[in-house]
Amino acid sequence: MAENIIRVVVAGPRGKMGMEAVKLVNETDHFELAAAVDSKNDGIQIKDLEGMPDDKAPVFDDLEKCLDQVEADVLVDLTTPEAGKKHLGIALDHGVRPVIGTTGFNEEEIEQSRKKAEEKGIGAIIAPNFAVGAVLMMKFSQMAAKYFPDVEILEMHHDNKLDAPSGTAAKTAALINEVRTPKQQGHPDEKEDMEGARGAEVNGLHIHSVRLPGLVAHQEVLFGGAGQTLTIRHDSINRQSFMPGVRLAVDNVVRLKTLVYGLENIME
Ligand SMILES: NC(=O)C1=CN([C@@H]2O[C@H](COP(=O)(O)OP(=O)(O)OC[C@H]3O[C@@H](n4cnc5c(N)ncnc54)[C@H](OP(=O)(O)O)[C@@H]3O)[C@@H](O)[C@H]2O)C=CC1
Ligand SMILES: O=C(O)C1=N[C@H](C(=O)O)C[C@H](O)C1
Repeated sequence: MAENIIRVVVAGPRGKMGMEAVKLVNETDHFELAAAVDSKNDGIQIKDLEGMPDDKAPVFDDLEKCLDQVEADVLVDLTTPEAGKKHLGIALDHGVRPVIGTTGFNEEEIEQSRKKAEEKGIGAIIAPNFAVGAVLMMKFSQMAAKYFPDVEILEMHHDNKLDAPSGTAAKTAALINEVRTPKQQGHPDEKEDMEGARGAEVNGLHIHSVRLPGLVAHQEVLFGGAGQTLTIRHDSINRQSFMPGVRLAVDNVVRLKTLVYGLENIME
């Protein structure tokens, strides 16, 4: 790695998150945009894409091709669940540290990639949510679940989202289930008169997904106890909310030697 400068490849630069990430890299003194990977453009420069900063970094239509030609330290992936999974493997194979914001990974995929990162001796971060407030919401929910084992998760997103439930909801459920006394939520004899009415289920914990125009990224974790309820809620009202977390992840992934799942593991 060039001393102090972190060379970053951004995959998905025309997307809502990718655009912000390109700006972040461009505006951060010790980051350098090594290249971008965009499925629809090849052989141009980043400045040729609409709304992009005046930066000469090359654009490739394929990550493998990009990493064969460009020296890079970190890949920031903000694409689709399908492309993100592929890109995670390609980056690790090339010894480039992945920071994956793309959601939709299951436990087995995360474990396999952790093994690969450790074999390569490099860091990798999968962050279901880069917003610091969302990470706190997840941690607070984990704290509350020790005292309130009755809990359901309601996640609400814009209607262009491809995966459900959200990565944040899946991660919240995993954190809660680390401490919660196992419990099947709801009445033991309950039945759905309409399929899906009770949402998805992870170890008895239910997750409900809402998709509507006008929303960005929102989650409520609802706890119930005798005579009281507790609601822990986080709202991202724009994509800038995620950028301090992206910066933190890029700065940290270069010192790691394993895969870290969740920003809470690198926040002080
Ligand atoms: N971890 C976090 O904090 C956050 C994560 N996300 C996640 O990030 C991802 C992107 O979100 P968002 O920006 O809203 O989505 P968008 O749909 O706005 O952007 C996705 C971009 O990825 C591009 N893309 C798709 N396939 C490839 C590929 N193979 N190579 C390069 N680019 C590709 C798309 O271009 P085209 O379709 O033209 O190919 C598109 O420009 C999602 O998985 C979302 O869940 C979102 C917000 C926060
Ligand atoms: O697709 C999105 O927009 C988001 N995806 C992530 C998720 O699935 O949790 C993070 C955030 O909620 C926005």
